[in-house]
Amino acid sequence: MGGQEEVLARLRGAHKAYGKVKALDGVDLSLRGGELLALLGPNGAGKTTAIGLLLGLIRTDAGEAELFGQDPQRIQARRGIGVMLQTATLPPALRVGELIRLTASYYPQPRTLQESAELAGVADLLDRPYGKLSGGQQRRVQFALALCGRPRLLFLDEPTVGLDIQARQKLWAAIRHLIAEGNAVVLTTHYLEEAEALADRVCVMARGKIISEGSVDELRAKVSLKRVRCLTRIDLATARAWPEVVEARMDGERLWLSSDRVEALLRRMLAVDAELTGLEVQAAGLAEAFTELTRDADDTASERREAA
Ligand SMILES: Nc1ncnc2c1ncn2[C@@H]1O[C@H](COP(=O)(O)OP(=O)(O)OP(=O)(O)O)[C@@H](O)[C@H]1O
Repeated sequence: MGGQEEVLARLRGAHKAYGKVKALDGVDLSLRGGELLALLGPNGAGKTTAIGLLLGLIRTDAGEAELFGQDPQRIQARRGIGVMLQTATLPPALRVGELIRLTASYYPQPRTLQESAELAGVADLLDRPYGKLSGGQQRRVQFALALCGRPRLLFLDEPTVGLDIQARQKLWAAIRHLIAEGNAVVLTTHYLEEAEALADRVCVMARGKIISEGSVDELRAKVSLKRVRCLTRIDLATARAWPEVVEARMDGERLWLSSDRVEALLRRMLAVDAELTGLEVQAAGLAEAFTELTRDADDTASERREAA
């Protein structure tokens, strides 16, 4: 990302409270053409609230939300977006083709029915009533509805929940195609491998704030954890008790450890079992980075509460 692309959507110092709950507590976020931003965070972190503000579904208490430089509640701004939310209520009796045609008719320059159907992998479902489809098929139809208007910006809230592996891969490929066309995508997901596979930029949210932002590699680099795997006679309980070990489990026959002091751990392992084989040491994945970052945010929040 050169950072030269136009900002399509932005939150500036956005605050939103529900009673005493600070759903968003001063969030700055901007999204440019051609990028995929993954919004990650534990349940209740504020992801849906942030998306709701950008979609104009709710209003900020303080700060600003902008869509294409306009108020997100303006209809012109909304014509540039496509949305796939976690729950969708669509008329069950309408056929898939009718649903796509109807949705496309709200947009100034929609894709053809065939193009939308092929991108979303629903070309063989066009004559079927929506209500008779399986959960995964309905999810793909919702994706077709999100992209059929040729939106410059797509909001996909947990898009691959309930999809089988093949359908998920197909949807990932379609998302990559949309990005390559110069569109932007905001994706929320609890599948970290999805963010790892697709995202240019990841924002990790916790307790209404963005606690970390950067590329997948930058986030991984922020945490000191490394993964170690090997075949060894060291047993799980012994490894788990070592101070260098953050997490220990068995991965089939192999011992799997994560550690924040990997050199010390390796010295200890070799001292106990000089015969160990198949040793692998890797940087932490996004999953471990995410766990560590959100745990740090929780620790800081409870330290602040204790100090108050
Ligand atoms: N309409 C509402 N009324 C009251 N509280 C709300 C409302 N919407 C959100 N909240 C609260 O605001 C906080 C942030 O919620 P939000 O739905 O944005 O989180 P999230 O990160 O999307 O979570 P999840 O991963 O579970 O979807 C939560 O504590 C939630 O209970």
